[in-house]
Amino acid sequence: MVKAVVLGAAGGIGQPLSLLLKACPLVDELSLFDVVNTPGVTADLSHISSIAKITGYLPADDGMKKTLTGADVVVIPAGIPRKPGMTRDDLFKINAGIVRDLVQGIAENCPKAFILVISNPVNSTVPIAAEVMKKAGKFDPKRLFGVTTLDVVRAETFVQDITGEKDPSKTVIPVIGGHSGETIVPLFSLAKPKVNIPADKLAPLIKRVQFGGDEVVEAKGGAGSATLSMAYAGFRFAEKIMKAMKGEKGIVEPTYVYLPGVTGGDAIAKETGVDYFSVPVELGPSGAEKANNILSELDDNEKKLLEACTKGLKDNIEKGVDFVHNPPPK
Ligand SMILES: NC(=O)c1ccc[n+]([C@@H]2O[C@H](COP(=O)([O-])OP(=O)(O)OC[C@H]3O[C@@H](n4cnc5c(N)ncnc54)[C@H](O)[C@@H]3O)[C@@H](O)[C@H]2O)c1
Ligand SMILES: O=C(O)C[C@H](O)C(=O)O
Repeated sequence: MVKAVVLGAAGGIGQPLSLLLKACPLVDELSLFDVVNTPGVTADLSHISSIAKITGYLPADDGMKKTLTGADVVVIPAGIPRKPGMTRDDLFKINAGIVRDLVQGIAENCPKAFILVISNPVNSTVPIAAEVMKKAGKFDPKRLFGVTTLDVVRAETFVQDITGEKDPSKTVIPVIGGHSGETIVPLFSLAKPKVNIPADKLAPLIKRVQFGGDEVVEAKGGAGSATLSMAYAGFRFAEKIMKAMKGEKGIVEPTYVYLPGVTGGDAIAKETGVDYFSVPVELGPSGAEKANNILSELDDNEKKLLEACTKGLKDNIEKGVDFVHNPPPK
């Protein structure tokens, strides 16, 4: 039996993500939570003739507790999205508190659930989630994931313009680091199968992956950021987590984790100088079972990208950790 939960389920990501989870045969029960419109979204999805039994709650009448009790997988796309001209860090002021309070709910009601954080800035919201769980004495680093799958999906898609591969998902491209601008490091040199990218096309390709989010924010002209591609990516990652939970072997996916708490992560933390980092992680029934250290395989250009990445990440991580221990006055 798998109970999946979406926190922020009535939003631009929340709705299509909930649809994909409702239609997924791996989900036995789906519970939705949002501060607005959850009853409507739940009623709508409840007419779909799939296996998952669905419930949905607003905060009133212990709604969060009812949503989270018994949850195995909790996906969090709650929070405000960017508008043109904003950075993801500009979202911190509002989203940090939202993520902190939702994760507190997880600590109280389903501390063993796998937590998948989508809310931006991911580089900081994942450390916030970890500190909240630590404070509650419930932190299991193997069960906390920053969802960076959209960067992987973008790398697969954009490289297709160059390779002409008909099915973009057939090319596996690791993307490491964090989830914003220069902290996103796509590793095209490690693509499997190998891809040949002409020298003049590589830099623009890397930049497009790093700033793919801006492309959507600009195109939406103030109406938000990526929602549909994110729902696809979030579902893809959640599905892998559920398959791994059920014992499927050989599932490896880049995700932003607390390195010192994952086997193999210590060496990566030492090498990069950061405790939170996205690397290909082997997933299993207990969650993040092994962080794969591929840093020695990077080419010279990717090593330079990595330097810029870790510089930016350090501040983002500290900001998240500090927020939980020294919250700003209300
Ligand atoms: N990780 C990624 O790759 C990635 C990709 C795209 C977007 N995002 C981020 O995801 C977040 C959501 O984006 P969106 O486009 O769905 O935004 P949205 O505004 O459309 O939806 C957010 C939803 O969260 C709800 N919400 C707000 N506070 C809440 C709370 N305390 N409890 C429960 N629900 C709450 C809102 O009511 C709303 O329905 C943003 O922070 C965005 O930057 C991350
Ligand atoms: O760009 C954003 O703000 C949303 C998201 O992080 C993305 O990469 O699309």
